[in-house]
Amino acid sequence: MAIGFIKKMFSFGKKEAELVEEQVDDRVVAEDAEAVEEPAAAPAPDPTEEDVAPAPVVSEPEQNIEEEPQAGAPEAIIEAIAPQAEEPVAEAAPEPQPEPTPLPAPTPVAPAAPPAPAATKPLKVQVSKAVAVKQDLPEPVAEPEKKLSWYERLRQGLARSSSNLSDSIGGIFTKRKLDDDTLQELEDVLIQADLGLETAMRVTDALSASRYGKDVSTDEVRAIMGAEIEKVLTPVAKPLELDLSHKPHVILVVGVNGTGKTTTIGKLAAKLTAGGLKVMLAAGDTFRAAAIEQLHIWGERTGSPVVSSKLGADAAGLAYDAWEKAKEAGSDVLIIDTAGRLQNKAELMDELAKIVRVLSKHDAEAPHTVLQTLDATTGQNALNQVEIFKNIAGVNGLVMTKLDGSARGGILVSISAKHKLPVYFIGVGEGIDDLEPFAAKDFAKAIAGVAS
Ligand SMILES: Nc1nc2c(ncn2[C@@H]2O[C@H](COP(=O)(O)OP(=O)(O)OP(=O)(O)O)[C@@H](O)[C@H]2O)c(=O)[nH]1
Repeated sequence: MAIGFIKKMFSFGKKEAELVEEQVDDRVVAEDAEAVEEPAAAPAPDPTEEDVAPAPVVSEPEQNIEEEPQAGAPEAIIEAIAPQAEEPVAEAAPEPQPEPTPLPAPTPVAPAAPPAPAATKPLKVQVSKAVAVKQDLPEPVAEPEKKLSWYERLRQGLARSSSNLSDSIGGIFTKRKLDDDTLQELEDVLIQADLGLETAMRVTDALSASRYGKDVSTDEVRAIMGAEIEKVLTPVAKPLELDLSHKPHVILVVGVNGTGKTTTIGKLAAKLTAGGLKVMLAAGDTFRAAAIEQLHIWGERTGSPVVSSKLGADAAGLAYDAWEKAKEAGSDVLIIDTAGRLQNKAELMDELAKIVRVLSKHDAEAPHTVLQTLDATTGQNALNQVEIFKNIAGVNGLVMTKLDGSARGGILVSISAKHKLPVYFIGVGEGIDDLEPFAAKDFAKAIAGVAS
């Protein structure tokens, strides 16, 4: 269906999200067990005719997820993309529209966007950047020490790798002109920094084109490196778009153990609920009790009901049932957590493929978004992780986490050059707000150690 889109901004309640976070921080996990539990109506038939999963339960958070965003809250993290006024959905799609997919009511703030007719509810939303807290909001009380901005954390996280890189580059060019030997040494250094052969050659080619036979300073090399890295990353720095004509839009989150899947789900759910979407979470990591508990805590913090089952239950069966629960509840988005698995464990990867297969029985295009989390402290192994998860689970977007730590990060450049998968977000901390849209220029500068 060829539909042009216009963008419409919605305000959201970050302040509200902070309040929720405070309430929940005081809560202990045990209280989670007291959450209202709605037993499954009947055990769902196992779609794959394999092990029958115990009936999952939906734990409703205590918080009302449809609360109005508070006035004076910072502006949108969600852009709704509605069909263009001059091309209404009704004309573009002659068949009767089943359920429209309204975004629950945050305040539209984009003056440029003409109001969409009632029949043209947003079909896509873009999950983008949270803007800074407005000036007139009171200063947060009792904040012990000033939290670094996400960009400062990113730079700090990548500081060690970028300064190692600078030292190596400095070592090559001290009192030497740019010639074939220095170019080869530079290429080796860039490859060791995980940037990959393709990008390393881009840098050396660009440098050689303008400086061959001349003296070169480390700053010049860093500037060219930053510019070339940015060129590789710009095509993959895309905002996450959710197609809400699928209700629920299913997001499956996959990756190696400990790469930040559950935490990223929590942060993403916070963005979506704050933007007015109805989100349901599914605890598809049925291996670890702690993972199920952790997801329940994120459910409470973000006002999202959580579908979970017994430890050891069949994860594909749970995903299948969770889709039904989300459908019944009218959720806009269902986010499914999965157990961490090493990409070389065939049996576990088969289980992931089964989750994908089973979801497609409900909706041929589900899961619509398959996000893979990558730990920024990982080196070359991450290339292989993406290769295999992409083949088996159909990964169509990446999130790089832990960029606030002692990150390497260079591998994301290699992955982008090779796989060209969109990179939607970066994780820069463990907090609910520490998920930032991926910005190619900022990342390139931080890796190259170019002053901002
Ligand atoms: N510093 C930092 N820590 C993070 C970030 N994202 C996740 N973590 C931490 O990394 C650890 C693992 O995160 P999880 O979300 O449990 O990872 P997971 O992939 O769900 O783990 P498994 O279920 O064991 O596979 C936790 O301690 C998180 O708080 C991040 O962006 N920055």
